[in-house]
This record gives sequence, C-alpha cells and structure tokens, in this order.
Amino acid sequence: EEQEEDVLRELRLFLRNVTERLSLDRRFKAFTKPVDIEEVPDYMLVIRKPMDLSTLLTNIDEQKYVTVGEFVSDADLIWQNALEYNPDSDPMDRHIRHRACALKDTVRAIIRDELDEDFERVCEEVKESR
Ligand SMILES: CC(=O)c1nc(NC(=O)[C@H]2CNCCN2)sc1-c1cc(O)cc(O)c1
Repeated sequence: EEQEEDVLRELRLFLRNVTERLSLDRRFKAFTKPVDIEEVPDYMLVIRKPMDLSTLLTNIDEQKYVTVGEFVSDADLIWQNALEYNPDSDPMDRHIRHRACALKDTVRAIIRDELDEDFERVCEEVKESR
C-alpha cells in the first residue's frame, strides 16, 4: 500500500545517489558501462553475468531492487567479474584488480556509513510481504 511505495521510493533515491557517486569516481571509469564486446570479444565466454554502473541505474529505475541487499548483490558482480577476468600478473590485470577492490570497499563503506539498519529491515519486511 502507500507506506510500502514510500519505502521503495526512498530506497530508489538512496540507491541512485550511491550509484551516481560511484559513476563520478574516476577510479571506476572502466565499470561505468557494459564491457564492449567489439573491444573485448572473449569477455562473454568468461563472464556469465556482466554488470556495470549504468545497468545498476537502469535496474533501480525499473524497480528491480526491493532491498539494499539485492542491489549490493548486483553491485558485487561488477568487481567480482573484474577479478575473474583479470587474474594475471599483467600490469593491466593488476591495475583493474586494484580498482575492483577499491569498488568493493567503497560500496561496503557507503552502505555501512549511510544505510540505517532499521530502514533495511523495513525493506526486508516489504519483500517478505510480496
Ligand atoms: C572492465 C574490465 O574488466 C576490463 N578488464 C580488462 N582487462 C584487460 O584489458 C587485460 C586482460 N588480461 C590481458 C591484458 N588485458 S580491460 C577492461 C575494460 C576497461 C575499460 O575501460 C572498459 C571496458 O569495457 C573494459
């Protein structure tokens, strides 16, 4: 009902704000758009569930996320995929892995610092009620 829509609207505002801040961070430039298959043809052979910051924003607008936990699971795909696709000692691999680790830590720090646990609990209750 109305109160549920109020909670989900506030969730979308929070998630958009987090995603937009990540997209503005120069360290995460490589994660802002889907990997271009023309540039990186073997990517889809290695990575089963591609994810990027622009797709997170689209998912938010399409009301895919009812809890912060669901959003974090998709956000985690971004850095997990980067670690998987870049396992080697190649300087480029190390460079991307460093940024992937920074993305992982930044998402967790923002959620820890800015997400009210009572708010996430209400979102979980909305999810259970559906
Ligand atoms: C996001 C990601 O995982 C990614 N990984 C790369 N790895 C490499 O290029 C390594 C792979 N091992 C051999 C030496 N090259 S390039 C790249 C990427 C960077 C962008 O700025 C945009 C984009 O769409 C993809």
